Amino acid sequence: NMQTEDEDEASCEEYVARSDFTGSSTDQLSFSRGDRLLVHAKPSSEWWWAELQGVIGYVPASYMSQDAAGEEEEDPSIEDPWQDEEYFGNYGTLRLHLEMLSDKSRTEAYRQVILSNSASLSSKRVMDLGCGTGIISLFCAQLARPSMVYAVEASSMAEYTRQLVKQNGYDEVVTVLQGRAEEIELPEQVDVLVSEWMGNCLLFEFMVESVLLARDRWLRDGGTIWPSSAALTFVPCQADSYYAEKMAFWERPYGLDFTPLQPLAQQEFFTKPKFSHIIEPCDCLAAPCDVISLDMYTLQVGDLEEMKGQFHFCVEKSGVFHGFTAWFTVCFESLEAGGATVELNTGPNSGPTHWKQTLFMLDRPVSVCAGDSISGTIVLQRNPVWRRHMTVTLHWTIKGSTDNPDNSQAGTKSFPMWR
Ligand SMILES: NC(=[NH2+])NCCC[C@H]1O[C@@H](n2cnc3c(N)ncnc32)[C@H](O)[C@@H]1O
Repeated sequence: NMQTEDEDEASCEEYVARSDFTGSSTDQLSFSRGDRLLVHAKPSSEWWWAELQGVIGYVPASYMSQDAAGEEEEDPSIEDPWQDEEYFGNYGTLRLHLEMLSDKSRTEAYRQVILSNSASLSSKRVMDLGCGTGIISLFCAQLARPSMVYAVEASSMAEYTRQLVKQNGYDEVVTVLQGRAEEIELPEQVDVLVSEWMGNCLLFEFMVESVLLARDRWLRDGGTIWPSSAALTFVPCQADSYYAEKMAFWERPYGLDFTPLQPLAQQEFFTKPKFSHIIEPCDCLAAPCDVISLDMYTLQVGDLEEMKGQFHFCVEKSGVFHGFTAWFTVCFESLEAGGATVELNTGPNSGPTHWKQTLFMLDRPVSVCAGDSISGTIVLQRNPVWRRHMTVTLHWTIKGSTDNPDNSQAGTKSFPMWR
């Protein structure tokens, strides 16, 4: 039921954009921080239907704030842009620590790092940033003879970590400090800075920023940082079951045609990346490619605002290109020159981890043939307002192999993680 112009105006609400936004498809509006938008409808909690200077389109609801009198608690300048209350609140409970400790690939990789460097760790000073239950610090005390391990933990778990250190008889070696690594004071610099900071898609949560700040402040010149390097890996993939479950489902449920719901399904299920996706090696359509590589000795906090990478894939087998899957690998260089590097690879050809992989679904799948190429760029744009979040923008071009050159098409899509 179309409302008349003035009624429509009446039911609209004016919002102010909290930061810049670049629409990633024709039906999304682009706007700048401070723009006043007229919101006509709120079809979902994530995307609203709004107007700016006569143009109408979808806008991300998380970027909309009411003017001064509006919902203050939503306003990041009031609410903490790091959402630390929620973040450290979560880490104050056992759920996440149990998940991480139960992840054998992850935890045994760190144990292997300590074990293979145990001789070199003698008399060294170590900082364990974001120690959680203290597992890495306890490995240091159990498997090596460091002079001191400073186990830093901001959440309320720290008081239990202190008990675990005492319970295992390591309170002479491990000192637990409760507080944010950016704010605590160590009595001295350290020789080794170790942390398990990797989030989904490597960077989500942006705990890496805390590691870089601690590196610059507490790691002595010539000290070692673990992990020493990190790489984000991408691969074009099939995702038949996910596509069937979320999109094909609407073709003929119970003998009925529900396809008018497919645009909604695309918006609701394929707009954000799918965390905790498990990709089978056979779903990979090409050889994976490292799109972003980080050197933890030279990486700067400013570099985290926008990271770019390129990819060029040669399709190895014909199939349906549903999207891209991402995972990461981190490396731990040896304390002794020429010593063996330990690697933690969270990809489909390595042991399963609690990170699993991350799936980025295209709006529409594309059939591809062996010999086709998929080239393009990836941009990780850190959210200017919500500092633990980012947006992943992909641009790709598919070129048919020589025997079907006409199959050439380009696409682009931005995936918020999460705001
Ligand atoms: N790999 C991850 N994605 N998360 C696993 C490590 C996260 C642990 O580090 C703690 N933590 C995170 N950031 C900080 C910080 N800046 N200072 C102290 N502890 C922290 C957090 O409370 C949790 O116990």
